[in-house]
Amino acid sequence: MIMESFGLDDKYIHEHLNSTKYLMRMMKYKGVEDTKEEESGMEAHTDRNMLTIICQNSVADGIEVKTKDDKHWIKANASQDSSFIVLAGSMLHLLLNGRVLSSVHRVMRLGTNTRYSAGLFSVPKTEELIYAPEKVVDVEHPRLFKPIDFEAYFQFTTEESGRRDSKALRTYCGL
Ligand SMILES: O=C(O)CCC(=O)C(=O)O
Ligand SMILES: [Fe+2]
Repeated sequence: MIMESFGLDDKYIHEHLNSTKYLMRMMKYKGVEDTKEEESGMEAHTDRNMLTIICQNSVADGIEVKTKDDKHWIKANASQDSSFIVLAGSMLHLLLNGRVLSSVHRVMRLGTNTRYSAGLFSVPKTEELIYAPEKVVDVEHPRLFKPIDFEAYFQFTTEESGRRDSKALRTYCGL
C-alpha cells in the first residue's frame, strides 16, 4: 500500500482511514456533433480530495493528464488489465509532503457517443486537521504545507476560482 511504502505505520494508516469518507459520483458527457472533432467535457483542474478512482466506459476515453512540464496532455486510458484510472488529489500531495504529485487533468468529449464515468472520491472528514506526518519530513524534504482544515480549503478553492488553479494548495497553505 502506498502509505506503508512511505514508512507510515499501521496505527497511522488506521487513524487515517477512519478519518476518510467516500463519495461516489456518476457522470454523463454528451457526444459531440459529428461535424466537430472534440470538445471540452470538464476543464483542467486538480482534484482537491485525497484519492480519486475513475472508471470510464470504453465508448470514449476522455480523461487527459497534463505532463509535469505543463506542455502536453496525455490520454489516461485504463489499461486492458485494469479498467480504473487513479488520480492523486491535493490532500494526498499535502499528506505525503509533495512526494506524490496531484496531476492536472481534464475530460475531452471525443466522438459522437455518450461517455459515462463513475468516480470514487476519498475525502477527508472535516474534524481532523490534515498535515504531513514527521516520517515524510526531513532535511531533504522540508515541510511544504501548514496543517489545514479540508473544508476551509475547499471553500477557498470555490471562492478564489482555485479549482482552476493548480497552485491553489501552495497559495492557501504553502510554507
Ligand atoms: O468524468 C471523469 O472521467 C473525470 C471527472 C473528474 O475529473 C472529476 O470529477 O474530478
Ligand atoms: Fe478530477
